[in-house]
Amino acid sequence: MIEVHNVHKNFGDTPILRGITCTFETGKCNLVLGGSGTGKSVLLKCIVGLLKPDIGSITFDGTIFTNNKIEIRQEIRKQIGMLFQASALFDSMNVFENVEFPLQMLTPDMSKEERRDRVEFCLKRVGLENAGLKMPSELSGGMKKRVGIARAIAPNCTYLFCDEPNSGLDPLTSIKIDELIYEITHEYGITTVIITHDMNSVVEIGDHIVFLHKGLKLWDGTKDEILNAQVPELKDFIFSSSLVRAAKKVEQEGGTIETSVGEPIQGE
Ligand SMILES: Nc1ncnc2c1ncn2[C@@H]1O[C@H](COP(=O)(O)OP(=O)(O)OP(=O)(O)O)[C@@H](O)[C@H]1O
Repeated sequence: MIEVHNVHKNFGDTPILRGITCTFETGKCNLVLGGSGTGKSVLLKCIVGLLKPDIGSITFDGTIFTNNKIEIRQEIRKQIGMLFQASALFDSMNVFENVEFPLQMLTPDMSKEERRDRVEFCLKRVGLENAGLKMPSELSGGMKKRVGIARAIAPNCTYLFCDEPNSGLDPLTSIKIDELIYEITHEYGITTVIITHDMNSVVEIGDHIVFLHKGLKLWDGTKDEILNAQVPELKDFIFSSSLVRAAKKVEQEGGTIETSVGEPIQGE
């Protein structure tokens, strides 16, 4: 479990995070939800140590991260996998090498054969077992995200942070990437934190949701609770989603929406 306690962050005189306290549960998809500029990315950067909170603390499974000794912070960092918004693959490396890279950095004692087995396992897990020799320029957006996920989990991460994993993807591919993150989180008991403003993700994979508004946490709960939340700012956010409005209209008219998500992975 990751515990965020009373985190404040200013840039100059501008308060961005104004006392955030929340928890991210083990083995769950924890979503940080909110509109643009509400401080979601700044919170994520504070948690992973890219920014230092002005006040407050972050604890990973009982070990304090903020202001702790460098060795302890490094030990925690080694357990963190990151999936970046634009996937951030190394263009000069093929898919296999991209996934192998963190293993070379973080587990130098691993033999070449062990590394190869681990990379092959991770590529298979994300449905890209035949793509190891492809270059990033040859991949679709969805495939790049899959490589990003394989790279993040390759060193057996305990914590997985995903910054808007659906950005730039069509709705069907977004659902498949969400499903993959959800399955991996539950399969390996990872504490996953996903930054999003996508209501689709909320209803698909939101085990635990933290809603931010103007640097404050206004609500947290599950995907089953969110539609009945009585927080005006959250209601405005939810019902600004055209998908939610359309679903509500169909429901009011007595209809149902049927969906079928296919599984073409390699060509997505
Ligand atoms: N390094 C920085 N220096 C100054 N201001 C910053 C910095 N990083 C972020 N900000 C400001 O902090 C505020 C929150 O930014 P943040 O990126 O966390 O928003 P967000 O909720 O992730 O939004 P989005 O969904 O649009 O990415 C914004 O006003 C942004 O301009």
